[in-house]
Amino acid sequence: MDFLQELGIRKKNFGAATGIEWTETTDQGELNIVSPVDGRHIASVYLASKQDYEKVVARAEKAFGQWREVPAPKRGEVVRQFGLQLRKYKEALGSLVSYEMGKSLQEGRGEVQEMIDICDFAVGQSRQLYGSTMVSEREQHRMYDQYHPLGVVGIISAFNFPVAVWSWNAMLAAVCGDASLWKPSTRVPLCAIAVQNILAETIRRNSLPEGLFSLVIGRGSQVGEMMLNDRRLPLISITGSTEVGRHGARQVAGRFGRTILELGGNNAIILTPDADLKMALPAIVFGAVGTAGQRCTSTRRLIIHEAIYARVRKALVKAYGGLRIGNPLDERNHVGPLIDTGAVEAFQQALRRVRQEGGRVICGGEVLTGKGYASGCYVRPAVVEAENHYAIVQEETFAPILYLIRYRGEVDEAISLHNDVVQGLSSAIFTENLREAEIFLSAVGSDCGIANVNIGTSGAEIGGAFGGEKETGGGRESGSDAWKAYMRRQTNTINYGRSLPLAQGIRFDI
Ligand SMILES: NC(=O)c1ccc[n+]([C@@H]2O[C@H](COP(=O)([O-])OP(=O)(O)OC[C@H]3O[C@@H](n4cnc5c(N)ncnc54)[C@H](O)[C@@H]3O)[C@@H](O)[C@H]2O)c1
Repeated sequence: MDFLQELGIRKKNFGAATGIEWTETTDQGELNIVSPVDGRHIASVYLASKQDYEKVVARAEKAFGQWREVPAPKRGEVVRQFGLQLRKYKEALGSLVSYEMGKSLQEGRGEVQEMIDICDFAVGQSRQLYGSTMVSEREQHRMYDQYHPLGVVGIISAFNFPVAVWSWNAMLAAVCGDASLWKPSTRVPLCAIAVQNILAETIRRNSLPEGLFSLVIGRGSQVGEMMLNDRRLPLISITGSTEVGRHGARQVAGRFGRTILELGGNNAIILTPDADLKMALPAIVFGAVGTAGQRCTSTRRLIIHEAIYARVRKALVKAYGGLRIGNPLDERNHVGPLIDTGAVEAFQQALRRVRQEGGRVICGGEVLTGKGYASGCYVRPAVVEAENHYAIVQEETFAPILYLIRYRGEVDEAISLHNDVVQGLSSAIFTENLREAEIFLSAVGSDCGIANVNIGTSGAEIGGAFGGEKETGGGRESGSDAWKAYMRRQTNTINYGRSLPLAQGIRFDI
């Protein structure tokens, strides 16, 4: 495991950093990080204390005070250099993502590539923090809006994207003039420590203030709660389950803070009779089994027209039969492990529930044992015939279960099944029929934040705004104008005349 050394991961690691400096608390207990790949202990991490948290936030506030005055293109230059560092460590960090979280090495590398891409994007953005100029109704007045840095941004991230989600937030926050404070998932803290170590060289070379990029490793119920209730953090970006997001949104709203919520999905692909099945099949299988079904954009429901149902079902069973399940660092394997044995239990429980509701598991569903599966986290992805209204189908089970759902009439019927869930993240239709595609994308079509034609649900480019509607939370991150969430908007009106006309023509003579 040379990559551990290359990334500065020790046997025991401290859990809080303000940049280059780490706090050395050891009395709060430690997290023992075990790889889902082989069940081996990788390293441990000391949990941060309340005092550590206080120290980090105080440094972050101070750093923000300095950083907001640095011209945005110069802030972009720092992000550019960090992107170069990431390129150097892509292979090592991609391997750690794969080993600590369990996704395939390809996807681990892909995640680091996503970090590099958002750095490049943020560099460009640093010269484009535009406001608008409006015409004033009053003579000799000028009106415009501008965007100012916001403060210290709290980033709470999920286990399944241990590094990319932080960069989507932190790199945009940095060019916007904000400091950031990251609480990663306690299931994948080593990836966060590695990122902090990679950052160190850029921090050193540019003499950046301590506190600009901070890390606090602790439980959601402790460090997470402190962040939610901390008025010094004007924005909290939460990526995680709808349950955590619902709670977080309430807490932060209670102090009139802002949130970006990136929560659970229940994503579907519609296959109409006009679908090109050669294209659709790999998109469906990758979407359903990639990252072992643990992406927020994983394909969970397949809504198939009855005219092609039997053909699709048969092709899927065949494709699933050929899936290679095993060590994700071996590039020949398609599917790695689930994150832990709790996730395996949730997978089995979901299959029990769907059977009770009348569903039929047509392939997969087993927990794998024996050589190569010692961690107990490997399962065979399942395909299940089900109906959309089943309670279990309405939920997000974070595991590789694909529900096949049949529709009979026009595309409207498929869309109404598609939208009939509480989540609204990613969606797709496969069709060669222009009418069907346009209806799917129209105001009466998909109600999700992401809607694709002839592309699966899983995997997005950083250039677009990423996020979803309904119980997915409504947040947007990454590309397009998502940067605006990290800044405060101010409307300015300047009177360059010699009189004081009031708006709406109101007269007030003294
Ligand atoms: N929409 C998206 O962009 C997106 C992306 C990735 C993952 N997700 C979702 O994340 C979930 C899987 O990730 P997970 O199992 O790590 O999610 P989770 O909700 O268990 O944890 C997410 C984060 O919240 C923290 N947390 C837990 N309790 C908290 C509290 N009381 N206060 C503050 N923070 C708290 C956790 O420590 C972790 O860092 C899935 O539902 C998935 O769909 C969504």
